[in-house]
Amino acid sequence: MIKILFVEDTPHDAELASRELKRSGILHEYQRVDTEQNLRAAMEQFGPDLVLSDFSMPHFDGLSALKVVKQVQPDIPFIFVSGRIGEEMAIESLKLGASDYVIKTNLSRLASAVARVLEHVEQRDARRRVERELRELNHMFSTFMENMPGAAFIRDEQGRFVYANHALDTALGLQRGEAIGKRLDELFPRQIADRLQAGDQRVLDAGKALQIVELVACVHGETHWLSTKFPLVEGEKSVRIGGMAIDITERMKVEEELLLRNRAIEACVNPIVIVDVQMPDMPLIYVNGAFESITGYSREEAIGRNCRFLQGGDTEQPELEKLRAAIREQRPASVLLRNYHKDGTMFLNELYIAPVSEGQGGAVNHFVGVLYDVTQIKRYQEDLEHQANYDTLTGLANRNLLNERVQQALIHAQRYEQMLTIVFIDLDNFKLVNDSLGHGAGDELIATVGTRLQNCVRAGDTVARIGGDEFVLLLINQNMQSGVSHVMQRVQHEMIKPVMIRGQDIVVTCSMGIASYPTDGSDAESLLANADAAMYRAKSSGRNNFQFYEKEMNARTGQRLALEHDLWGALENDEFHLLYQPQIELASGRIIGVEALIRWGHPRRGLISPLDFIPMAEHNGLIIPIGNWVLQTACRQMCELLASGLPPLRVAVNLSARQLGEKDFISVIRRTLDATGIDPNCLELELTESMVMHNVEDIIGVLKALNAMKIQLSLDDFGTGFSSLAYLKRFPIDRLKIDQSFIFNCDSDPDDAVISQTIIALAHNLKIKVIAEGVERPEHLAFLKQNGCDEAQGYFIGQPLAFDELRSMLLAGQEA
Ligand SMILES: Nc1nc2c(ncn2[C@@H]2O[C@H](COP(=O)(O)O[C@H]3[C@@H](O)[C@H](n4cnc5c(=O)[nH]c(N)nc54)O[C@@H]3COP(=O)(O)O)[C@@H](O)[C@H]2O)c(=O)[nH]1
Repeated sequence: MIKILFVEDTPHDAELASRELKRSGILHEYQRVDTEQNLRAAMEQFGPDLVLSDFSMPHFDGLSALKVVKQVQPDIPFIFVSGRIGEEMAIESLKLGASDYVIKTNLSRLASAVARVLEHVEQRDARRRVERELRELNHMFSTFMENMPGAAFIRDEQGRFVYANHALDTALGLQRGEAIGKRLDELFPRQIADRLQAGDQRVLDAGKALQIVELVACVHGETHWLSTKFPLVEGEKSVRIGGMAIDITERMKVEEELLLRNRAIEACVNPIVIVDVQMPDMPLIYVNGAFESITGYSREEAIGRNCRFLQGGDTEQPELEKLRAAIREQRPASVLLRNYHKDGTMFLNELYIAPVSEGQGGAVNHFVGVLYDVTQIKRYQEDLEHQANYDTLTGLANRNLLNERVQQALIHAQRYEQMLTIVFIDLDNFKLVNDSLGHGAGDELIATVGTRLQNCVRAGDTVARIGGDEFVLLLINQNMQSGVSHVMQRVQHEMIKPVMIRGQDIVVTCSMGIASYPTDGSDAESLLANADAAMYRAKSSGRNNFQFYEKEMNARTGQRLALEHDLWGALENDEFHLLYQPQIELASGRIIGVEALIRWGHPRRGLISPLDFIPMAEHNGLIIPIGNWVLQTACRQMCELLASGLPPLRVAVNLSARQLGEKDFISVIRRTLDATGIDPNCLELELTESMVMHNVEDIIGVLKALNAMKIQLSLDDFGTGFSSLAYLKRFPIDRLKIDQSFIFNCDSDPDDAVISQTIIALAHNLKIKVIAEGVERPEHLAFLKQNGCDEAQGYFIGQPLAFDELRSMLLAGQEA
């Protein structure tokens, strides 16, 4: 229903017009006014859709009404319904905005005029509505484009900007709107412009939207942009490209960093795992490559499972509770776990875990774990600990552990008033085995002794090896001396059993010294020192026995140490001299040589036997300068004999194993020969069996060199060591010296007689001469002569003489 306002002074005419319209189906309501004032009021309050106005009225007129209506509401259609008004007036009214003119006498035209006018109004309103909507849409589009964070643009085929939003201008450092109309090559360096243009072309060719990552030169330098470009269709051909682009430089940097971190984690040599602690049963969500290679489990096998599968069935591990607590309390921790490879083998895993939270102070949702396979390191540590406390050869406690055990045992013994005993054990003649059969054989013997000692003590006692052939027993709570003696006898009994080494039965004995707490010392150091002193006493009183510590033994130890101290100055102080013991040819009784024997004339202690200082000198290395002195003195004095007019005399000089082992030994001998001028044939070097049977090939080389120099060689103490006859054959030996222990009873003990006879026969078979030492009685001499021995020496033949005595004796013999 429309609203019609009649500007009409005659109500009847208004009613007639209304009826006519109703008749034509135009539903309406109407009001009528006939003054300007009422017209304005009705325009305001009634709000008509159409005004039908008479032209001339008593108090108003149609043209004025038209002006008022157009002024108040210009869009309202206005139709004159009047008598004839003349052509001029009609044109004027149409100019002023009237829509139509209907003559009252022809009211039948009114309905069509109203319908046409209303239709025009409707079309106009529709157009205006569309325009308004377009305006609104345009406004929304530009608000959207101007406020979006990325750059938006439209370019034509030549790369000219048709549209560029605020963000694009800002990014390129342009004034607002400056890009419009400019080509890419006017805004970017050529290379970049070409690349952007090529991207545009790809979109045009594809005829669809594409996402392209492009490098763009912005005011902040070159940046990476992710552009979404699409063809804008105009008619059938795409001639424009729309695009939106966002700066992804930061994102790419972050992505690159993430990629780098990811690669670093993957490249890490340690297994790294990530666990989701918010999911049920906390499954693994990531494992790196090292995890796969070290555990043997692939990612597929590991991911989704709780880490506990690495423990296999070994789930009762003390450190596991520590691990659980750390996860519960969301804190870092490190634990040592026994884990298992896929093949079931165990590895020790030093696991470090740390919580990963969502941002700072956020909830912990993951744990990262780094695994270290420390199996080798732990084994190495255990080995080191073992080496620090145990002897590698025997597996027995070493000095370190022994000290610790003695300290502990002392604390216990003090608290419970118990006794404890230290037994110091030194093998007798071990050096002989070592030197004659080699270190390998010596090691075998030591290992056997270790096992035997272990079998002699009770559980709780300690057997330690503290040096080459030195052992210590720590006996706990042996309350009676008789009990200790019993253990000592057991040791002796075990020791004496032969040991089969390298095909030879070797019998080893030992000397033992015993010191007990509290009687012989109250601390570890004094107990060990006193047991050592007691062992020395056992050794010097015949070996293969044991001695309980007595107070005066310390004095002897002190003396021994003082003697060693003095030995260092003896050579410099010219305290040594040589004695010469004559050696005779048994067939003729002629003196054919002498043996040089060293003596130490100690300024306070008097004459000291080589038995008391040679072992000491061998131990501390002084034997080298002392041995050289003996060589030079003996050779020089033999030349002095020659100078006295005596015939050349052979001198036998004793060598020690250390001298023979010296690298420059041969040159020392050569220098001595050169310096003294002695005939090499007059120099005999005495070696012992034990010296030559060790390192045989090297020794043969040295002996051959000496032999080539025409020096004579004799094998001393023959029969006491472990000679191999096969080697003996290869040694360039001139003489075998039967040890005096066999000569001593050769006339009364059939065994010694047979040994001596055998040695003589053996030597002769090998075309070697034999000399017997220790000839003390005429029976000895008779026996040797009878059995074809070549030469002899001994107190019965001649005591060792000072050089002057020897010279006098020889000169006297020459005169006789
Ligand atoms: N490396 C060196 N060793 C040396 C040197 N001088 C001696 N020695 C060795 O010391 C050991 C003891 O020697 P010594 O006390 O001199 O005894 C020798 C003789 O005095 C002794 N002997 C001689 N005749 C008899 C005898 O009839 N009965 C008896 N009971 N003893 C006697 O024997 C020793 C000689 O032994 P040997 O050398 O085996 O021929 C001794 O081992 C010496 O070798 C030295 O300068 N360097």
